Amino acid sequence: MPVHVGQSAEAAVRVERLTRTYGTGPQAVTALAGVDVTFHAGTFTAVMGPSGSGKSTLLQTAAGLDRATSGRVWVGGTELTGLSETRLTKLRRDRIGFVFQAFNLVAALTVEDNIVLPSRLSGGRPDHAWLHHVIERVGLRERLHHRPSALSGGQQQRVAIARALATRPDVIFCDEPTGALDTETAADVLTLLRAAVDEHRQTVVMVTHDPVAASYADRVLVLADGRIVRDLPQPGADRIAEQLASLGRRRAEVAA
Ligand SMILES: Nc1ncnc2c1ncn2[C@@H]1O[C@H](COP(=O)(O)OP(=O)(O)OP(=O)(O)O)[C@@H](O)[C@H]1O
Repeated sequence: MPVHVGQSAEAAVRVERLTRTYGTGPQAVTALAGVDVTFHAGTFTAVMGPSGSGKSTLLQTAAGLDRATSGRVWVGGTELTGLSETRLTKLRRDRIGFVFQAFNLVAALTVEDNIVLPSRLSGGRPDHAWLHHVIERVGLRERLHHRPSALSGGQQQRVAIARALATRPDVIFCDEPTGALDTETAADVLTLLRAAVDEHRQTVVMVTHDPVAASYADRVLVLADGRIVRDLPQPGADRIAEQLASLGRRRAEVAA
């Protein structure tokens, strides 16, 4: 199959006919209603959509934090379906990084220990040259011996990004990474994620409600009712906002 210039054929993550239902019987909620998508290596994708449309569920199932009800998930060449918990945990530690809105740092550990924690848990030797690069890149050299509580929100999120980058994961999943940050600090964090893609060919998949944050991505997926309803290559913030508004109008018409 021909590969277009600038388009990688390598799938970092792929999901096929993915469904996730919470609960059973009349109370059952369908969070994902059959999603097919490939996230190519070295690309940055934003996942958007109304509240409850399934964004976090897609992220969690694609990252192996949650099991799909049906369908298949691959991270690189490894299929997650059917993997034991032990192998799934190892795959997450070795190949995947996570960044969450609430930072999720360990309060009792210093910045440095937070950053190296996943490498220690993987049992591998930390790559000191790489860690040095990551710490410089996120601008935390002066803060390594502080505890997270002594840092601003933006600095804490930079620690979380350094921690996600430390093991050199193939894929970084981010759930509202800028949700708790002011505009300027959010821009710093998004620039770091963009650099992970451009400089190190990592793959970023980021859930966000913010069209400006999404405009840092190469591609914007819009979910509604557990399905992908838009797949937009490199839209600007205005086009993203327009698409979300038109989707909102259509849903209001259907509901009326
Ligand atoms: N653990 C759970 N138990 C039951 N229902 C759940 C659970 N997690 C999510 N849901 C439901 O699944 C649907 C999708 O939730 P999800 O969190 O993926 O949406 P989202 O698009 O990320 O929403 P938001 O933008 O508000 O974070 C929602 O209806 C939600 O209430």
